[in-house]
Amino acid sequence: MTKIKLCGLRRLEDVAMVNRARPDYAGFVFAPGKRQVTADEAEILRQQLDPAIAAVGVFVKAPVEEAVALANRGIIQLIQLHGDEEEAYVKELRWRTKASIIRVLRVRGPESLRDLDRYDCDYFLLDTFSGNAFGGVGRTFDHSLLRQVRFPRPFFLAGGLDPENVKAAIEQVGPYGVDTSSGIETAGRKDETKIRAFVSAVRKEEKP
Ligand SMILES: O=C(O)c1ccccc1N[C@@H]1O[C@H](COP(=O)(O)O)[C@@H](O)[C@H]1O
Repeated sequence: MTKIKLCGLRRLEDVAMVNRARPDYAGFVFAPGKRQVTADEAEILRQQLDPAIAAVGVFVKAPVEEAVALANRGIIQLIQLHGDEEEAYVKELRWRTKASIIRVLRVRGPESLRDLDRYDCDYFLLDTFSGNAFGGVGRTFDHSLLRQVRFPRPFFLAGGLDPENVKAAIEQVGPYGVDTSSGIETAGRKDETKIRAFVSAVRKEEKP
């Protein structure tokens, strides 16, 4: 079954909606922007999140200490590196935490998808290249670029996925998981109708 990650939870209401929808992963954004949460806010949200849902921290060039502290306090179980971080950064994370690492590739063209063996990560996540915005902008990229690519690790597909386009994207790309943030929001807030529609679009007609 395709895994589901719902990202950008900020409020206790968001957590309640996500608990009801039962995705596999939920994301807290620690990068500056409209979805950013502090460590203390994330701790409260994690306490209310269903323990069966793994929490992912999303970082853009954050100090290593920040990601390590959140992981070692049990607030997040996975670290999503969304800022083209260097491999030395990952090496330090590996030394200092047991959290799984998601390496984000921001896809501009075929060159973004070369030499994937050089990355030390547990998962890849493919997102649309959006310059200095880094992520969470709700734009898709050309999925046909993935056709000939051999991924050495499981990958999540992200970037502009929503309840209407996710099923076709899964059929075309066959990812390990799908990830969305903007696509389950209305007027900048998580929307339970869209969350439910997204989850049922992914799980509908999938064989276990
Ligand atoms: O959501 C954000 O604000 C964000 C900020 C900085 C880096 C990543 C961010 N979100 C991630 O972006 C992708 C795609 O999101 P969308 O569905 O296109 O809105 C997703 O992995 C989010 O975790």
